[in-house]
Amino acid sequence: MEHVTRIVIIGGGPGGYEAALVAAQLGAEVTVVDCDGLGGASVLTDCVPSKTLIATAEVMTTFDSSYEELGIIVADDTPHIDSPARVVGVDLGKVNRRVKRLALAQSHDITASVTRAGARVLRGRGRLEGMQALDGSRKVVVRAADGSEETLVADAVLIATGGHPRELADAQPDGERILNWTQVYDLDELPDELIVVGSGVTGAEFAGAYQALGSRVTLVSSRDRVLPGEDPDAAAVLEDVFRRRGMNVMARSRAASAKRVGDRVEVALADGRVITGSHCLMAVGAIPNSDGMGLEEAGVKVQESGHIWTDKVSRTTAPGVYAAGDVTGVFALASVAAMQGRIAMYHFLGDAVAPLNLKTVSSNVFTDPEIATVGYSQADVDGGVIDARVVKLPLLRNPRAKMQGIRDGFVKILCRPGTGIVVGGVVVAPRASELIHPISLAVDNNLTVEQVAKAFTVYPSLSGSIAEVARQLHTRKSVGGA
Ligand SMILES: Cc1cc2nc3c(=O)[nH]c(=O)nc-3n(C[C@H](O)[C@H](O)[C@H](O)COP(=O)(O)OP(=O)(O)OC[C@H]3O[C@@H](n4cnc5c(N)ncnc54)[C@H](O)[C@@H]3O)c2cc1C
Ligand SMILES: NC(=O)c1ccc[n+]([C@@H]2O[C@H](COP(=O)([O-])OP(=O)(O)OC[C@H]3O[C@@H](n4cnc5c(N)ncnc54)[C@H](O)[C@@H]3O)[C@@H](O)[C@H]2O)c1
Repeated sequence: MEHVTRIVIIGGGPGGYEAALVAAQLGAEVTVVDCDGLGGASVLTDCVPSKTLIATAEVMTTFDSSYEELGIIVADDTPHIDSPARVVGVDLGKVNRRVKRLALAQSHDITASVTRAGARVLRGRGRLEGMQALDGSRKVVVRAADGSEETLVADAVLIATGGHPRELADAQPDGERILNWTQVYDLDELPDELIVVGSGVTGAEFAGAYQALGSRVTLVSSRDRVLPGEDPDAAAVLEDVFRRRGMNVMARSRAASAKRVGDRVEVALADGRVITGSHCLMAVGAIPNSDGMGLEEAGVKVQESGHIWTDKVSRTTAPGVYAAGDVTGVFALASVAAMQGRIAMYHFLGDAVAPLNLKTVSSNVFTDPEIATVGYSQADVDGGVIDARVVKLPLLRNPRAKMQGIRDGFVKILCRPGTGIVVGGVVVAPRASELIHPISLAVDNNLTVEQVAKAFTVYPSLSGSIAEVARQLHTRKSVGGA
C-alpha cells in the first residue's frame, strides 16, 4: 500500500494554516493542532483586530486632519469644535464588537478552507514527545481542554506556535485599566487618557489609533525616537505628526512599573518621574511560545531568547521538525510566517523550493501616515551593508497630494550604483501599504530604476512620485545619500 506522508502542524496562525493548505494540496495527510482557533493570534488578537480598529481610526483621522482645508463644515453647536474626534465621536463598544465579529468570521473562514482542503483540525495544546523513532517518525501529544490526550504520529512536524505579549514584573495587566494589546477589545468606553508604553510598531499603531479615536495619548518610548527599527526619516515624519496632533511623546523614558490607583493608573519611569492616565497599554514586545513543548528533549535547538533556530528552508536542528513564524524570531510578520510555513512543506514534500529571502519582504506600519518598506534599508546603506544610491522625494510636491491636502510623507528608493537595479524603498503616505507594491515588484524582479520610471502612472496620482524618484535616480547618476 502506498504510504501517505503524515504532517502534524502545531499552531494554526498564518505559519501553520498556510502550511496546512499547501501540504494538503500536495497530497499529504495533515493535522493542524491549535489551542485557540485557526488564524491564530494573527487573526484573533493581533494583526486582524488591530487593523480593523485602525480602519475606524483612519476615517476619524481623515476627517480630523484635512476637513477644514477641503471645505467641509462641521456643526458648530458642539462644545469640542477644536477636536473633530469629539465632534464626530466614536462608540468604542460598537467598534470593538465589530472587531471581534470580523476576527471570528475570518477564523471560521480559515477553518472552513483548511477543512475543505482535506486537513484535520484538532483543538488542543500540542507538544513533541521524545526523539525521532527508528522509522523516522515523530510523536506529538495533544492535550485537550478537558485534560484528555491524543498521540499523533507524523513523518514531519511543523511548529508554528507564535508568541504572546511580554510583561514587566511590576506592570501586570489587569484587563481593565492596565492592558496588553489582546485585551483592548473588551473596552466599552474610550480611554480618556491613555499611556502607551513602548514605541515599537505595536505601540506606535495603537497610540496613533487611540489619538485619532479621541483619547489623549502619552507615548512612552525607551529609545531616542519612536519606531527605532524603522527608516529614520519615516520615523521622524511620524513623530512630528504625532506631536502636532497633540500626542505627548516621551523619548528616552523607560517604564519601570504601572499600578492601579483607584480609577487611575500610575506609570513610574526608571528615572523617578511618574505619569498618570486613565488607562495604560503595555506594548513592550513579545515572547515566543516555545515553553513546555518538549523541544530540547526532541533535539530542537532553542535560542536564549526562546526562539527556535531554523535555517532558510525552515528546518530546525531536529530531523523531521520544522518551525515557522514568530516562534522562530526571524521577522515577526504574518506574511513571513506564511512563507516560512509553505517553504517547510515544499521542502519536506519534495516540491521545488526557494530559500527564504528577507531582502524582498515588504511590511507596513499602519499609522497615519502609513510607513511601508521593502528590501534593503537606509540603515543597510549607512552601515555599509550594501552600496546603493538613494533619492527621497517629499509628497508635498505631488499634485494629487496637494489636492487631497496631504503634507506629510515621502517616497524613497534605493538602487545599485552601476546597474540601477532597485534594492529597496520606503513610502510614507496614506495607504502606503498599497503604494509600496510597484517597488516590491521591482525589488523582487531585479528591475532597474529606468524600467520603473518608464511605466505609465495615472495623472494625478501619488504613485507618480514613485516614477519621479526612479527618474531622478536614472538621470542623476551621482546622487549619494537621501
Ligand atoms: C498588535 C499586532 C499587530 C500586528 N499587525 C501585523 C500586520 O499588520 N501585518 C503583519 O504582517 N503582521 C502583523 N503582526 C505580526 C503577526 O501577527 C505575526 O507575525 C503572526 O501572527 C505570526 O504568525 P504565527 O503563525 O507565527 O503565529 P500566531 O498568529 O501567533 O498563531 C499561533 C497559534 O498557535 C497557537 N498555539 C500556541 N502554542 C500552541 C500549542 N502548544 N499547541 C497548539 N497551539 C498552540 C496559538 O494559540 C495561536 O493560535 C502584528 C502583531 C501584533 C502583536
Ligand atoms: N504592522 C505590522 O506589520 C506590525 C504591527 C505590530 C507588530 N508587528 C510585529 O511584531 C513585532 C513586535 O513589535 P512590537 O512593537 O510589539 O515589539 P518591539 O519589541 O518591536 O517593540 C517594543 C518596544 O518597547 C520598548 N520597551 C521595552 N521595554 C520598555 C519599557 N520598560 N519602557 C518603555 N519602552 C520599552 C522597546 O525599546 C521597543 O522599542 C515586530 O517585529 C513587528 O514587525 C508588526
